[in-house]
Amino acid sequence: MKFKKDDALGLAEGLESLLDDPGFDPETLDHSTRRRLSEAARKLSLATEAPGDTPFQLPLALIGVETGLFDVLSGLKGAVATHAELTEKTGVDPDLLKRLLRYYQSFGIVSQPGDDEYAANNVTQALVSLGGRSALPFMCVACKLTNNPPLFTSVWGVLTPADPNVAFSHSTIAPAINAMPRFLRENKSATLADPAHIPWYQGQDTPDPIFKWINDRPEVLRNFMGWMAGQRDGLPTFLSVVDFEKEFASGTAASTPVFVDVGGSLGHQCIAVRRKHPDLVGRVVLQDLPSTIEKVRASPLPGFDSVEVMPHDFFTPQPLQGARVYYLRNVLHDWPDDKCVEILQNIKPAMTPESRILVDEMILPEKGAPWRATQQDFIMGACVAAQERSHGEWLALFDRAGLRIETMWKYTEELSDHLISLVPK
Ligand SMILES: C[S@@+](CC[C@H](N)C(=O)[O-])C[C@H]1O[C@@H](n2cnc3c(N)ncnc32)[C@H](O)[C@@H]1O
Repeated sequence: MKFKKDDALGLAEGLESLLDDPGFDPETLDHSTRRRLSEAARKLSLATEAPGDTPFQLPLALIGVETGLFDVLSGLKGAVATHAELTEKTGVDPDLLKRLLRYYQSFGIVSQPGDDEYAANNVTQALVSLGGRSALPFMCVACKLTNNPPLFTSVWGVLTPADPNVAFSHSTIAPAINAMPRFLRENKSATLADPAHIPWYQGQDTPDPIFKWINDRPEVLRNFMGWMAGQRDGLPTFLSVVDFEKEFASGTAASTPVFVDVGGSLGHQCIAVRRKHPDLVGRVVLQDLPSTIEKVRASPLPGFDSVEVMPHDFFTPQPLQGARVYYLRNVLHDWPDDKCVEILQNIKPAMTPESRILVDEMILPEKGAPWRATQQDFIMGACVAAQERSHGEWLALFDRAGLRIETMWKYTEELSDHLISLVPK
């Protein structure tokens, strides 16, 4: 049976109903049918990956980034290159390169249309994007700080470690996750909810909490900010379901703070708002810790010209009065409930009747939570004693902060992302 592009939805429904069928038992399939089904599903999964789905666990993928191989392939814009051409362009030893190319094609990281033909695919593109090249060192692998080829050229210019003795950018997340089984084995009553008592400290062998640790290491901060900006590439944002201008910005003046991105990192959401609503009247302001703001000032993302920056610690009172929107994306999931209440209560006194707090976070469904959300939940538990929250947990938290939900919009299935509009009770 031949399937065409237009049958894709039917194919997906067919696969889902097969998997839901209690009579379907892969154990009863003959070996070759079972392998063929498994391989087809793996290839389909790779072919349909969005950038953030890419299996970042692969240390070898970092070699493709650091040697410039993936940049070279991606620069071919769909054309193919031979092994000899890639050897010349990357300067990698030909025998090693051959083995690497063989490995990358086997994992679907590059395409190999012919015996001696290699090309970039969607996974290669994801790995050379800002999110991909930041995520590898941030999430998983200790990264060599090399300027040849330059990393982060799109945003940061050529990377120069502040300390010339620093040879590697520390991997941030993986050591904490790796420490989790041992931590739970040795701490039978631990719940990943006590900020003083989480695998982070054991995994990194540090007394410092994660944000201090990141901010003390300029090269890690770069990766963190790059990952924050790129982690949802290819996925919708809240702007796909909400007409921001109509909902929140009617009758604004040029002096009105219309969108304040609290803990907004590189300000990618500020830029997205400006791009989506070029006629938006009012101030769009990025707030974050001073070290982050310093980096943004030194090396702003394209499109940042109509965004203001303001260093602000969200554990202190909000200095911008009467903004239409105080926006917090993936900020509250970094903190335990007590701290979230503090963050929200620091905003409340600055609000006027027209102000809203917009919380942009996952809401975990009770049944069938998506894998990206549950993975993120354990990263939060291991590194910051925080968590992804269910609807009931969000309601209880907002109630403690003296806020109530006015409206809620769901905008992704993959992460169960929601935009939640809050007003004082
Ligand atoms: C998980 S990131 C989210 C970034 C961004 N909102 C996004 O969705 O991509 C959390 C952000 O909170 C910032 N942050 C941490 N502690 C802060 C504080 N006390 N005051 C202000 N920002 C803080 C971090 O620097 C980081 O940019």
